[in-house]
Amino acid sequence: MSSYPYDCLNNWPPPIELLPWLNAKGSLTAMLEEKAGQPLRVERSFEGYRLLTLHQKRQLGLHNSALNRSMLAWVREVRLYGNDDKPWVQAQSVFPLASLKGGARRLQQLKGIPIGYVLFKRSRTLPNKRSVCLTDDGWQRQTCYDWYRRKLLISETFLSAFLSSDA
Ligand SMILES: C=C(O[C@@H]1C=C(C(=O)O)C=C[C@H]1O)C(=O)O
Repeated sequence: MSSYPYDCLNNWPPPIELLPWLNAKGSLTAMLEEKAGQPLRVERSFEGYRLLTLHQKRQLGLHNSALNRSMLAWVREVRLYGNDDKPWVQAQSVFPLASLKGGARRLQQLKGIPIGYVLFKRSRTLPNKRSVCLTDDGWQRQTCYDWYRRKLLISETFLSAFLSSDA
């Protein structure tokens, strides 16, 4: 079950039209493609290894000595386009190396394929913990997914073009 603690209460509430998106339990890719009426276009701005930050380690549920250990992750930063020339969502996905075992290694070779196609291939929802906050770029949801016992951290920011799109 996803708990749903709103962070940044001082910016509360998000716009009502965003709530179904911030609170979506299944694949955001599927929802965006339905709204766009066409496949999502994924524009990658970064893919590579980075050290996990302390905040990311905590979001991934690490405790005590693990918090003080340097840990590498595979990071992917993208912009997601629906059916116009401005991006609708800016996303960062963080895969701790421990989560990239076996078949999960393909998450490093997705190129323009949305992660959602892989993550939600076999189940419409995944156990997760989620928080929501307002950032300089827009309302953001940060979700720690449990994907068959592999932890993945995905943050998605809904950009102004998404709110103004009439799709
Ligand atoms: C996690 C999902 O995949 C989406 C696709 C992403 C990508 O391709 O990098 C990143 C974040 C998500 O919005 C999803 O569909 O829910």
